[in-house]
Formats: sequence, C-alpha cells, structure tokens
Amino acid sequence: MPNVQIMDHPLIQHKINYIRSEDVGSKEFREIVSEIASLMCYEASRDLKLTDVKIKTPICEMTGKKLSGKKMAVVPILRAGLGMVDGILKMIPAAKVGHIGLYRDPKTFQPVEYYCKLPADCSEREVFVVDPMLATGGSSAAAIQLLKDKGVKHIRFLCIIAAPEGVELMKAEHPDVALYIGALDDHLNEHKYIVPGLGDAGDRIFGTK
Ligand SMILES: O=P(O)(O)OC[C@H]1O[C@H](OP(=O)(O)OP(=O)(O)O)[C@H](O)[C@@H]1O
Ligand SMILES: O=c1cc[nH]c(=O)[nH]1
Ligand SMILES: [Mg+2]
Repeated sequence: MPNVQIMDHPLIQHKINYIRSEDVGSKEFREIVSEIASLMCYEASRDLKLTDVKIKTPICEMTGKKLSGKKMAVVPILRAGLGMVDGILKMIPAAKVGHIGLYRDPKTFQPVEYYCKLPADCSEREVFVVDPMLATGGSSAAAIQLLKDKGVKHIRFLCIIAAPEGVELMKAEHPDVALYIGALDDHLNEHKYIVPGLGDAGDRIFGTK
C-alpha cells in the first residue's frame, strides 16, 4: 500500500496487544498509549530532513546534523487523540499543538465538529494529526480536510488501530497524506467499532464508561 505504513516494530506490536485487553484500566491504558505514540513518532519521523550545523564540542569543532528549519505541529482529534500528544512531544518538544474537536454521531456515524484551534502559522508547519482509532475514516478525513482548507500542505496521520474501511477512505480522499498505522484490524461491526479493536479509545483513556 503506497503511502501507508503499518508498524512492524516488536515493541509497538507488544504494547498494542497489551492495551487491547478489557482488563487494562484507564491509568495503564493512558500510559501505554503515550508510549506507543512516542514509538510511532520515531518511526514516522524517519524521513525528516537534516541540515549541517557547525558546533564546538569541549574537544574540537565539528560539523553535526540538526533537523532542517521545518517547523512541526501535533494536532490531536479530540478527545481520544489527546492521549497521544505527550508521547509525540517527548520526541519533538518544539512542536506546537493544535486541537480539532470532532465526535462521531452514534446514529449516523458522521463526524460532528465542535472545536478548532490551531497554531497561527500552521500552514507553514509539518503537521502530525493523531487519533488512536481510524474506523470508517470519517473523523480523520474531515479533520485533514479542515487543515487543508486552512492551507496546511504537509500532513501525516498517525493512528494506533485502523480498519480497512478507514484506510480505503483516507487513500481515496487524501492520497497525499502518509498514514502510519500501529495495527491493521479485520473489519467494522454493525456499530462501526473496529473488530477486534480495543473498544472506545476515548472512554478508555478518560474513564468515561
Ligand atoms: O473513523 P471514524 O468512524 O470517524 O471513527 C473514529 C473516531 O471515533 C472516535 O472518536 P469518538 O467519536 O468516540 O470521540 P471521543 O474521542 O470524544 O471519544 C475515535 O477517537 C475517532 O476520532
Ligand atoms: O472501534 C472504535 C471505533 C471508533 N472509535 C473508537 O474509539 N473505537
Ligand atoms: Mg469515543
């Protein structure tokens, strides 16, 4: 699948497998979602450009490498995406954070927007959109369209678990957006929940059910 990367790192697979269990409570679920986000960020940032920089160590002068001028932003899709923000910021502490509030209507399964606050210079940034779950794809496709409407050109999407239906929608609507997926699951059930999945990520992170 072009532009779609499914994580094969053993640590990522192990941690995703662990949080699927219904026996894992909110505290542990939150901690491990954050760890998975850090590991996924490491994998999803492999192609960031580096530039030469002269530095002086206590021993001598040298030419080292630093991330080239490109500025970054993390944009979680509320609520569940919030669980991935700290893990990304541990890897890229200089990133700014924007927020897009969407919930999926339980009857129509369509995304409903309720909040949007982005860094003023978002259109100049490399944006990492994060949400643990890509189910029908409606929420992430809408969030990415919202960013594109505001002029954002460089977008990556990171999710922990995806359904094939969501991947297809994203490829059709946003073929230019690179998808980084922790695990690709089997299908959606009649309530459009991912099977086997991990349940409702937002409820598990925030303890709301
Ligand atoms: O791909 P989709 O079919 O759109 O479904 C995925 C969306 O559903 C969940 O959010 P939810 O609506 O439960 O909101 P929450 O994060 O506030 O719990 C999830 O975090 C995604 O944003
Ligand atoms: O399986 C799913 C589908 C949508 N949202 C979730 O949190 N989980
Ligand atoms: Mg939810």
